[in-house]
Amino acid sequence: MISLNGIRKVFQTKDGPVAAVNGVNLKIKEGEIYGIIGYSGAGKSTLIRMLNMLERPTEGDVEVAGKALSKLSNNELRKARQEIGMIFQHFNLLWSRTVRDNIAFPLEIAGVKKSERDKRVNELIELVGLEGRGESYPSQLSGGQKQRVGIARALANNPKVLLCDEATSALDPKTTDSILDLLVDINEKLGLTIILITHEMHVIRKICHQVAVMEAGKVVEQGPVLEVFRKPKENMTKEFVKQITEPEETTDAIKQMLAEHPEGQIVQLTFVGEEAERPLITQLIREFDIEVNIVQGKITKIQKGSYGTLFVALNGQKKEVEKAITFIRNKEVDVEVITYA
Ligand SMILES: Nc1ncnc2c1ncn2[C@@H]1O[C@H](COP(=O)(O)OP(=O)(O)OP(=O)(O)O)[C@@H](O)[C@H]1O
Repeated sequence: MISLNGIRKVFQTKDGPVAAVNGVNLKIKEGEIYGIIGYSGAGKSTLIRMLNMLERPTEGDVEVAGKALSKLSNNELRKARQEIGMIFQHFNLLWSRTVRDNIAFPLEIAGVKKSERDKRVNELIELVGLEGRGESYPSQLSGGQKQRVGIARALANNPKVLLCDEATSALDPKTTDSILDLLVDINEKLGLTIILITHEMHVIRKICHQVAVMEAGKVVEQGPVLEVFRKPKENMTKEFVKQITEPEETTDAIKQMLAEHPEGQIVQLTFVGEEAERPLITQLIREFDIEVNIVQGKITKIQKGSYGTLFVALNGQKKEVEKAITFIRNKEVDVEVITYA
């Protein structure tokens, strides 16, 4: 559905050229929710803006729904853009227009007749859950409602692709979740392909099927969310995964335990599906002469499935602890021995 080949974007600034995106290749399948995560300045906004040519690449090809966007004339591009909706962090609504008129705006531009427009706006208002708010102005709406208007407007011309530029970053956690639920709902109902950029792992965890991690203009890691969460390879990815699996209190608790039991080991166990149900800890205590203390445990639900992480302290004689770790490894549970300098 979407492919990016060798994309670069270089901005000329007074301090010299800046390569905001520096050689990105991505393939996104139809119907996928694809998340791109990275810190500020990684190049996410520039990348997503190249998917509808709001920004033209300096090098490389962008193909969306079978069309090579970088090769289209301005006229052809206007048409192709109707297949690509976009929503923004600060909603970008027209403040002097009502909800209905904001949603109708792209239909007016596309030359849709008034009677058809009204019908379509009613459908969209229902789809995004804004019944009864059609005559309100944006200033009378909550942040979540404003983003619902943004989503309805983006979907007005039945696009195949929805681009979300930090769409929930200005919202509180509860509203964020309700907007993310709405995105999943329209992905499933309409088969829409969704590409979102974010700096929050929670957004990736909750709704994405695939994730790409960006750092300094490049994609440093990508894959299905479960795989990337279970076995992050790059340091940047590990940092993002920690946002979810390892809250700050855990790090503090681990440091304290290591100080109290210098002879022991702290290990992080990661289980998926059935593995999570095996009585591993009971077996450890029965079969080895060690003490097992649970530091923190958590089950993380992701869009397709869930996985568990458990931090345990193993205390006992070095040899016995090592034997226990080998035993866990043989159980096909991912084990990482934690050491903090
Ligand atoms: N129009 C521009 N002119 C010059 N430099 C730019 C321009 N747009 C972006 N950049 C630079 O390109 C790099 C990537 O910026 P970009 O906004 O794409 O990153 P980001 O990951 O989306 O971060 P943020 O979330 O802070 O926007 C930054 O160093 C930024 O300063």
